[in-house]
Amino acid sequence: MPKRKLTMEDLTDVQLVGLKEEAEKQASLPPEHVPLVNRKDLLGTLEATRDLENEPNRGQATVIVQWPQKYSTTKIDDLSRINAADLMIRKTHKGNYLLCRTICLPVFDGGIGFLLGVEDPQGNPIYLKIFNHAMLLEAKEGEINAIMPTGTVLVLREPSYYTNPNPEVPLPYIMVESPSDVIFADFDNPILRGVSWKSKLIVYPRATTGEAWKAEALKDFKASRWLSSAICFTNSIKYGFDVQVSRLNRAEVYLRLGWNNSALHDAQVSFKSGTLTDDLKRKAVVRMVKALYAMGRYREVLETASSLEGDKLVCEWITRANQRIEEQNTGNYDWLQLFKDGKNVNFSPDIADFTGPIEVKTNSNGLRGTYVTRDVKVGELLMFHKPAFCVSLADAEKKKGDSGFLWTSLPKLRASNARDELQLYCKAVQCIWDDRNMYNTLLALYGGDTVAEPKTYPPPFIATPPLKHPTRPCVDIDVDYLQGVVLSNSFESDSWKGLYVAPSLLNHSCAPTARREFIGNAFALRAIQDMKKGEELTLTYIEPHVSYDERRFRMMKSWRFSCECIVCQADDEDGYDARESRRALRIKMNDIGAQINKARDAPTLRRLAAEAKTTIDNMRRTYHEEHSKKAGGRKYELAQPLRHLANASGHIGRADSDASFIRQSIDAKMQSLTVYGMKIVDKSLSGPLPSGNSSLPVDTSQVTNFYDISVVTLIEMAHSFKEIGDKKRAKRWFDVAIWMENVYSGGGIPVFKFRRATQLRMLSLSDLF
Ligand SMILES: C[S@@+](CC[C@H](N)C(=O)[O-])C[C@H]1O[C@@H](n2cnc3c(N)ncnc32)[C@H](O)[C@@H]1O
Repeated sequence: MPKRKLTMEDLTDVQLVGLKEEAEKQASLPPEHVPLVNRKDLLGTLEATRDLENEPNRGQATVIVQWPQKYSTTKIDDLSRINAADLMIRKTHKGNYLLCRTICLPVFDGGIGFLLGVEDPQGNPIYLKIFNHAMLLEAKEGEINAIMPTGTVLVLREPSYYTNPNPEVPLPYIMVESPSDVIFADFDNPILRGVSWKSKLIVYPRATTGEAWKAEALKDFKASRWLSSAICFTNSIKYGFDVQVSRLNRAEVYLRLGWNNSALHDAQVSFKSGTLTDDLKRKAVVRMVKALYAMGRYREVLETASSLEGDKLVCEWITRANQRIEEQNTGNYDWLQLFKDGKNVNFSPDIADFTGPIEVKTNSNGLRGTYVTRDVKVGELLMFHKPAFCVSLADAEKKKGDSGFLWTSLPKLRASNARDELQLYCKAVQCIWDDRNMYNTLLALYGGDTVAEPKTYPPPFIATPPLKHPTRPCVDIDVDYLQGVVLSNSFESDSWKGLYVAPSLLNHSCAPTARREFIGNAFALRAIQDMKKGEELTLTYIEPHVSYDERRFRMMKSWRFSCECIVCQADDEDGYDARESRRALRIKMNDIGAQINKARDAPTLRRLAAEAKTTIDNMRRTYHEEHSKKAGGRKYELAQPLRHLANASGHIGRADSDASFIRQSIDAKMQSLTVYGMKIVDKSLSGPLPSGNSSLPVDTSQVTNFYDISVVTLIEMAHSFKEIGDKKRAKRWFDVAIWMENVYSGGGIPVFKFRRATQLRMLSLSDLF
């Protein structure tokens, strides 16, 4: 950790610096024409890469995201056609499109792209790389060949042409970075009028009747190849075969793809066509209901379902929609059941999103964040949200490609670690494909320091028309921004990584006012202190018990800002040298702690306890006098050492049956809670309890940000008091544990019993309820 102010060099992955220089050198050169690509060379290069596809241990694939990633916003009707001979390297061909068709099957590049040989109508070959096309990257094994067989006609909007600086792969190539820049041109696309193809390419024979397309669609559906199935149903509709049934089937495929808006539209159109049998009509209603439910439009679920009130399946949807409406209005959930189900790592709760009294505002320093709109009590639920999109980390691991894959973002000069981040980006694209509102919402989130400022949040609602074609997203996708949003805003739990819209507007503080908790993949946020109207809701982006310098480094590297919270300010004022000695003492304490865990005999434990005490005293001296006052008592780095000391004292007390050591152990634990920021009003360890005072011995207007360890410590304290026969204090501190668990989870004693079952059983504390 450098002592001086952090610079970009400190934060940069060394390997990227050279790449950046090379990219900048290329960008400074003027565009130029280069010889056309030779067809044999191109196909040879692709075949060689294809051969690598199945090779295990192909080595680490480092994918360089260019600077900046481009996307076109010009309508195809306003672009004019160019051919291979018009292409210039180092140029984005503004105002132009390139019409081409594939001359081979796509090759997966092991990372974020597909490599292709294409030709223009003159028969001139071009090397094409399609990057970031989430829908292709998400396609099932083999599906990609069905979507892009040889002869697939593509229109590339405002293509960019590059040369590869690597002399071993000298072929120039077009690189498409945004999926909205590739248009799959169907047989009926007006752009193909009057176009003839010079070369005699043997193209993959495709179905030529609606019936055959429908058969293909059903085959794909059975194999869970959703995108391919949707394309085939679209063709069956275009050929006029069994149109309403194909549409109804496509609605089901769209539901699987999460394209609920288009699913709803298809089901509605087919329902209203008047050509469906009663059975198919029922299917249409169920699909409409499913789409509305998935979009959170619960009242419309009730309206739509009312047409089939007697139907058992529809009744279930009515019950579910009513439950969701109740949750949305009240914030009441069955917490015990949720926590029980949450034990399953793949749990994705069926809940309605709840948003408490909060608003998004920009403060006087220009920092946008989330604020409470009325006074709020500690423990109040402020958000309970499903992810807008997420990936299960186990699934991300399983995805195809190299194990050592790195998704390297040159503009941001940081390497993402990154199969899960790439997967999440793919989900983002899938999610916005059919939903302009979600796209606008993502554009209103922070996208990092290398892209434009975010748009105003929340964006005004606009209705999205249904998809014109499954391969064509409803918006022009700004990939650079979208990737920035995914990198800057995603939250990760033990088993999920996801993007949550409202939680993305929460800023960081090492002394936060709120705490998040994942229940399955749902994000719950509760106040951890009483708050006045207008106060900011903050949470910790990283575990803040690490040293100030480490926190500062991590925040800078990942989020590019310096935290100025009360803890950071106080730590900063301690000075670098004091913090360095603290760090050294903490390392020493870790060693002492490890010895305490191993020690069996009382003399050794006494020696270690004395050493721990001295070391902790020395650590205390590294904090300046005003530190406690400034940081509300928070000295996070002392907490673990104090627990080590508590352990040593507890072992001695038990070995020697000496209650005074047990009390010392309780005292150290109280101190460990205090340095986490908890305010203890009755620190007494013996004697009569303060008279007439039945309230809890802590300030109940706040809890620490360290949920698990705090509740565990309180239960241990209750147990220790019980050990020395002080049943009253045992009960009192046990009640603090129950109160605190309830603040964090909202589930009262049942959730406390469920979540603490193991500890309660081991310590036999059931008599304290
Ligand atoms: C998830 S966003 C939080 C919301 C963001 N402020 C916005 O306007 O959308 C994360 C980014 O917010 C900014 N941020 C968060 N906490 C901050 C803090 N304590 N001080 C300064 N900037 C902060 C940083 O730019 C960080 O990369």
